[in-house]
Amino acid sequence: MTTPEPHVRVRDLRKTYGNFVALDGVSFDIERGETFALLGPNGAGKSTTIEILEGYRDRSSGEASVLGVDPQHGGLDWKARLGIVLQSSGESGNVTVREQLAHFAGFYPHPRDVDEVIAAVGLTDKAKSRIKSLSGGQRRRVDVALGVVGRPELLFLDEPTTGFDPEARREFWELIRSLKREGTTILLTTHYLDEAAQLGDRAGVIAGGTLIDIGTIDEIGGADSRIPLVRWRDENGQHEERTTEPASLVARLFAATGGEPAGLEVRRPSLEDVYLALVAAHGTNDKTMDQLEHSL
Ligand SMILES: Nc1ncnc2c1ncn2[C@@H]1O[C@H](COP(=O)(O)OP(=O)(O)OP(=O)(O)O)[C@@H](O)[C@H]1O
Repeated sequence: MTTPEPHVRVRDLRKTYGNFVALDGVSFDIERGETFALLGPNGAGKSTTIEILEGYRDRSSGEASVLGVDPQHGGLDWKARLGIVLQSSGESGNVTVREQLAHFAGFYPHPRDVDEVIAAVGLTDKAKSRIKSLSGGQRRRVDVALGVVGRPELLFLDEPTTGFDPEARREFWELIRSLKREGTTILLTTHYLDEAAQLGDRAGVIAGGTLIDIGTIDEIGGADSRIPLVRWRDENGQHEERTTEPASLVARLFAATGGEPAGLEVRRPSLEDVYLALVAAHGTNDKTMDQLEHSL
């Protein structure tokens, strides 16, 4: 049996703007049906990568294949298989939410039901409202609806939940889970690490134009970075210990103090903790400053 070709394949991708190196040899695959989270600080190169894959930007060198096609040469048939939610949208029109979605749905061969999509993004009450009258978060939901209405095989989500209230973000996660269940491949960029942990099967961390780590959400940062931390206080002050067996340590502390130690806390590092340590260790800002000085 042959393994199906990945939906996204990137090899040694480079992008320069004048002297500035925005992407410096990035390689990764995204398998069919997988949700891949591309993480990284501001200016790391996430949008540049995603826009090259969407066919909106040309690469300087390297290889890229999206649904088996070089994005620099993707035609309308190829575009119709993609769903795109850009980082910032121009959706501020004079038409209603429903009109706009129905119009977009008409571009695709097998669109989703417009009213179901409106309900899935929580805009049923606003279906007949003009887009320009919506709040920022509601407009962002329209962007997401427009990205999924064409029933894409591959969905690009560039910071999709910026401006969403916490409840809307959770509703959005449910929508993405249902798309995942249907087999949609998803490339997500987000600064919300809990969002990446909730939705991502794998993640790549990009900093200063280089992929500094890649793996399943649990693998990012390596096993050592996930070792739990136990904190407590006693008459000698505050203590903390990292241990792979927090339950044994807590049991020992209970035995020694004859009850629960003061300020007892057992914390497993979150993806956000691990990510912040990774990016700090990489010293992204230094590299960016070096590049800036070089280009001045
Ligand atoms: N058209 C351009 N001309 C010059 N430099 C650019 C251009 N577009 C992007 N850059 C630079 O390339 C780098 C990567 O930008 P990119 O938008 O890909 O970052 P990002 O990871 O998406 O950041 P953010 O999280 O802020 O959206 C940045 O330093 C940015 O200033």
